[in-house]
Amino acid sequence: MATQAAFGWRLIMAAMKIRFTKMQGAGNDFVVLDETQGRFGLEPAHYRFLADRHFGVGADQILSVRAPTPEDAAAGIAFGYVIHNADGGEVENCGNGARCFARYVHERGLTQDNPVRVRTASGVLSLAVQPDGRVTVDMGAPVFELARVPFEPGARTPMVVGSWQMWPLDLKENRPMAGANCDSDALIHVAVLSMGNPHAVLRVDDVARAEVEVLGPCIEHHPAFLRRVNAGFMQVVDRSNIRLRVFERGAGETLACGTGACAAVVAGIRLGWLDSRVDVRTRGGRLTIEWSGRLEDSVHMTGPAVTVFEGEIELPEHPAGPDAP
Ligand SMILES: N[C@H](CCC[C@H](N)C(=O)O)C(=O)O
Repeated sequence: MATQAAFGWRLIMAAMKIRFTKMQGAGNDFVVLDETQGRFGLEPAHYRFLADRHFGVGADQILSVRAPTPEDAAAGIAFGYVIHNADGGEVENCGNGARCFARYVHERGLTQDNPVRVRTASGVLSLAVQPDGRVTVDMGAPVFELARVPFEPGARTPMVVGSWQMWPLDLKENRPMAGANCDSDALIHVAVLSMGNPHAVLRVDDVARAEVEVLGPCIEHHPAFLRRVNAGFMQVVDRSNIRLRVFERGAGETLACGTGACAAVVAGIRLGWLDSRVDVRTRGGRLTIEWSGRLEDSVHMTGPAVTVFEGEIELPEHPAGPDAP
């Protein structure tokens, strides 16, 4: 009852009904909207409402499938999509969402293309649905240029590890909106890279004991990451197996993060800990990541994507957002 009382959603305008599909990829869950015939004109507050697990449908991200531009259609790019985090912010890339997109457009007969190509905020992805229903995604090449993550090194000095580096983060430098206990004296070191979206990867001895819920927000909101960051906690089991937990930017800890799995494996390969094909065990399922180690080569990810249910929901025209407690 406390939750109900503390966070109400005041619906202040006439509602509009929309249909949606609930999907999940390794437990990372999505509300998928078909905007191929026209856009719903949703605002960030609508995405927050749809993602809300008490007052909406509940999801880590919202995936809106859209028609291609004429230029893209002429180039064989069959769709576009945009993805918003549970906090309403638009994101550049989403690996588990990409796999769910591929199954979605096939299951609804929106295309027979296989692989299917799609325009996203971080570029064009190619997705192949395998006979067993898993999906293989060409995620493009990782990005290491710090300014493109974006990460501001400032006066920090990296620690050299293998043929690469890890950056020190003083969590006490955190912005107050982290809202978590970030005054730990422990200096952590993270690998910094982008998979179209920003990632910070740290190595831990045991993911089950990692303080993801405390350190996660402190890393996400650290001022060195100019657009916040996804924080990956990686346990190296052996050179072809890791366990991973990710505190996602704009969503909190999810059961799996596809771009996070790619970022962790790429970091592990560059730091000398992993071989070129790695099984990533997440709390929601297993993802397989392959990367040659050549900086310009694409990362490939294979994993599950499942439709959970279809539904319809009334959306307020302008959700007022959660009531003050
Ligand atoms: N939270 C991420 C977006 C979703 C990524 C994740 N769900 C995936 O599967 O890659 C970000 O803000 O960059």
